[in-house]
Amino acid sequence: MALVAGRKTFAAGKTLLLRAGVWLGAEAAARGGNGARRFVSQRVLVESDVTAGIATIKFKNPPVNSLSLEFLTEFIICLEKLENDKTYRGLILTSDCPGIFSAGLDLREMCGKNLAHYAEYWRAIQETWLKLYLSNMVLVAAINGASPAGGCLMALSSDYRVLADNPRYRIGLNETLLGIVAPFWFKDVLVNTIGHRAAEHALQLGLLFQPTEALQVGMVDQVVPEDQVQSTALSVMTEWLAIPDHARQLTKSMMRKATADNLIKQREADIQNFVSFVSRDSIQKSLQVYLEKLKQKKH
Ligand SMILES: CCCCCCCCCC/C=C/CC(=O)SCCNC(=O)CCNC(=O)[C@H](O)C(C)(C)COP(=O)(O)OP(=O)(O)OC[C@H]1O[C@@H](n2cnc3c(N)ncnc32)[C@H](O)[C@@H]1OP(=O)(O)O
Repeated sequence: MALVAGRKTFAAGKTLLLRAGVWLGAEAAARGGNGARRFVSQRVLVESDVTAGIATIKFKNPPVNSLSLEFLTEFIICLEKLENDKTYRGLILTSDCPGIFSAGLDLREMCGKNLAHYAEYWRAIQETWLKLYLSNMVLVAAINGASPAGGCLMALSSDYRVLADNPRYRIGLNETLLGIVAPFWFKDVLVNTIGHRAAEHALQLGLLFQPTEALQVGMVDQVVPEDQVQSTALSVMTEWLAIPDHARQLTKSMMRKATADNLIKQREADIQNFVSFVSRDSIQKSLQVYLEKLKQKKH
């Protein structure tokens, strides 16, 4: 297995250093005789069925699949590889961590770091979202665990969402509960999904929905028994892949371009907003208190 260290070029001419060893030999990955391939990286597992043209990305950043900078770096690379490989027409997003889809942004990346770090982190968050939201592939989220905040955004950026029927698996944009504000593009994606009034209600109160509520409000498309999440995602994918790619892709782009462009045209300002917001003393204090509460929950 090869170890590769390199540089990942992001939009606006910026670069994110790909830390040595985070991407472990995808090309050297096992290739079965039945068309199944498996890419191996440390925090992102990619399984693929070449014959069907479907890849599955499993988040593997225990304990809670937080979106750390290292995770995002690997994730973006995996997405790019799949996007550029015309073998793949569909991508299922799911988790390898039992009971957690993703805990959202890694709060440790937003606490006690310097301004340059906050800027680098936010650029990676933006990049991840743009790549997901504008993907040419069909994206189905197989949500097999809790999915707050940034985890919810990843699901909302897919084309279809299947959620496991477990009351512990709550999903929503809960930023206000942390004393922070969901950025405008998180809000735009939520509005596009559940409508303005429901989004306003959910965002102000930082609502985390149980599966039946999430289905009712339109945040997810299907709720199924936990052991049927993957098979349901796969059959939804088959349905979507029956549509000619060019027609579906153009339609997706027509529906999503304005929302993505809204961020693209003000990326730098959005980064500056994030940096100045998150570095305020009051915000740092809120985030630290929240992290402390999470830690103490166990004791
Ligand atoms: C007007 C100006 C506007 C400018 C724009 C500003 C924009 C700023 C907004 C930025 C947007 C942020 C979006 C986000 O995603 S913020 C993150 C929100 N995430 C959460 O609230 C989730 C918190 N976590 C949980 O609720 C639970 O952990 C869980 C996911 C439900 C899992 O519960 P479980 O009981 O299984 O696990 P624990 O709670 O015991 O956690 C295990 C350990 O993991 C640590 N942890 C949990 N979540 C995070 C996280 N998001 N980041 C970092 N670390 C996390 C937790 O502390 C435990 O650690 P320990 O083992 O060391 O105790």
